[in-house]
Amino acid sequence: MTRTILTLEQMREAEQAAECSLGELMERAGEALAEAVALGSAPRAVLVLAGPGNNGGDGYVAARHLRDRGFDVRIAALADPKSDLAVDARTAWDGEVERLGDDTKPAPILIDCLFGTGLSRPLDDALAATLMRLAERAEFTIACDLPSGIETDSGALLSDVPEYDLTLALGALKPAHRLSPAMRHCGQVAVADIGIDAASDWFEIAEPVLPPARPEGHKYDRGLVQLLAGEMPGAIALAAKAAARSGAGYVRLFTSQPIEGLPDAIVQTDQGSVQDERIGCLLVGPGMGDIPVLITLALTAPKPIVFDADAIRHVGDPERLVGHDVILTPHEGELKALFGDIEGSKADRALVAAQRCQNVVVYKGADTLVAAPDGRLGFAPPAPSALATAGTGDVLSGIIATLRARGMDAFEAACAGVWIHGRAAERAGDPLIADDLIAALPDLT
Ligand SMILES: NC(=O)C1=CN([C@@H]2O[C@H](COP(=O)(O)OP(=O)(O)OC[C@H]3O[C@@H](n4cnc5c(N)ncnc54)[C@H](OP(=O)(O)O)[C@@H]3O)[C@@H](O)[C@H]2O)[C@@H](O)CC1
Ligand SMILES: [K+]
Repeated sequence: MTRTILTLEQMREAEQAAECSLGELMERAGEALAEAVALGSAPRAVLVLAGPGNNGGDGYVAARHLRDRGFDVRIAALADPKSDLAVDARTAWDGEVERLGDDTKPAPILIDCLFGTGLSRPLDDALAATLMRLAERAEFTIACDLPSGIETDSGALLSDVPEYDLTLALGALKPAHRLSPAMRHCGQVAVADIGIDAASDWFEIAEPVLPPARPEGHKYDRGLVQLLAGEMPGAIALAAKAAARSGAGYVRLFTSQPIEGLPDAIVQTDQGSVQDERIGCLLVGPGMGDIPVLITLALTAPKPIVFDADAIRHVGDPERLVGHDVILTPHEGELKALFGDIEGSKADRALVAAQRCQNVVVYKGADTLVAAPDGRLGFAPPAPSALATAGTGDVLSGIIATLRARGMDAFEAACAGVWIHGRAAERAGDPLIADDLIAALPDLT
C-alpha cells in the first residue's frame, strides 16, 4: 500500500481538519505507541522520555496504556508540559514523573517522546548526550513520530541522534523518514492511523503494478529500447543488459564499435535512425563520454528518452528539454551541473529541477526521489547502501528505459524502476557489483 508523506504544514492542516478533537488524536497516538511497544516486547521495564510539547503528551498517554498492559513504566520529563494537550495528558497520568538529566537510569525499552515535528533548534549538548546514553543502554528503542533532533521537512540532524529500532510515524510519514541523513536513524518506520486525512502528492514508492505482457504480443509490444552508445563499453553493456533482463522485447545498440561479450540477443548496429517508429524509448548517457551530438540527435526523435550520466552534463540548458518527453536520472553532482545551485531540501530541489525542465527527474542518492513537474514526488523506500558502487546507475537507467518502452507513463516508469532496482539490491546481497543487480532482478512479467 502506498504511504503518503506530509510536510509539517500539511500535517498541521490535516490535524486541524480532523473530524475528532486534538485530544482524541493524541489519545490514539499514545495508544498506538503503546501497541507498537507491546507488539515488539513482552511486559518489562520501560522508560518514556517526555518533552514539553505534544510529542511529550503522546508519551504520557502511551505510559498509561503500557502500564495497563502490565509494563513497568517510568517517565522522565525534560520540563513541565507547555501545551494544553500535553498538560491534560500529564494530568491523566497518576504515576511519578522524574526530571530527565545526567543521572536518569536507563531501561531495556526506551521511548523517545522528547520532540517530534515541533523541534525548532538543536538539542542542548547535555540533553543530546543523555539521549545517546539512554539509547545505547536500551535493548529496544522506539521514537514517537520522529527521532528527537531531526528536522521534519529536510531530514537534517540538528544534533546527535541515536539509531532507533522503530519509529512510529503518526498519521502519515514525514519527509525526514525518507530523506538522508535522518532516514538511517529511524530504523523500521511504521505508520499509525490516528484518523487524519493524509492526502498528498508526496508518497513512499511502493511495489509497482506493471502492464501485463499480452500472450499474443510481439517483441515491439514488450518494448524496443534503443541505446545510443558512446565511448565506454562497460557502462553501455550494463545498461543494455539491464534493459534486456528487465523485459524489453528488443534492445538495440547504435554503436560504431561493436562491444564484445554482450548477449547475441542485444543487436549492435552502426546503421539505423532514431526516427524509427517502432522505438519505445531511447536511452542516452551510460558510457556516453564526451559526444554531446548524441543529445542533439536524441532530441530529434519523436519518442520518449532517458538521459543518464554524461548526457545530463551535456544537456547544457534545462529549458532545452521543455516540450520533449524525457526522464533525467541525475545524482547530486549531475543535478548541480545541469541546474546549478537550488535552494531548499532535497525534496524542494527535485521539484524545482522537474519544473524547470518540465520533465520527470530521478534524483539519485541514498534517498532517491522521483519528481514530476506537476508536483508529484515519490520517495524511495530504503535500499541497501551496497548500491553505492560503479555501474548501478547504468542498470537503473536500463530498467527505466524498458518500463517506458513497454508503455508506462514517465513518472510511473521512473518510480517502478527505482523500486525494482532497490529490491534487486536486497536480493543481490552485500557487497554487490552492478552485474549482480542484473542477475537479481525480480520477475517482471
Ligand atoms: N499532527 C497530528 O495530527 C498529531 C500530532 N501529535 C504529536 O504532536 C507532535 C508535535 O507537537 P508540537 O507541535 O507540540 O511539537 P513537539 O515536537 O512536541 O515540540 C515542541 C515543543 O518543544 C520545544 N522545543 C522545540 N525544540 C526544542 C529544543 N531543541 N530544545 C528544547 N525545547 C524545544 C518547543 O518550545 P519552543 O520552541 O516554543 O521554545 C515546544 O514546547 C507530533 O510530532 C506528534 O508527536 C499527536 O499528539 C496527535 C496528532
Ligand atoms: K520523538
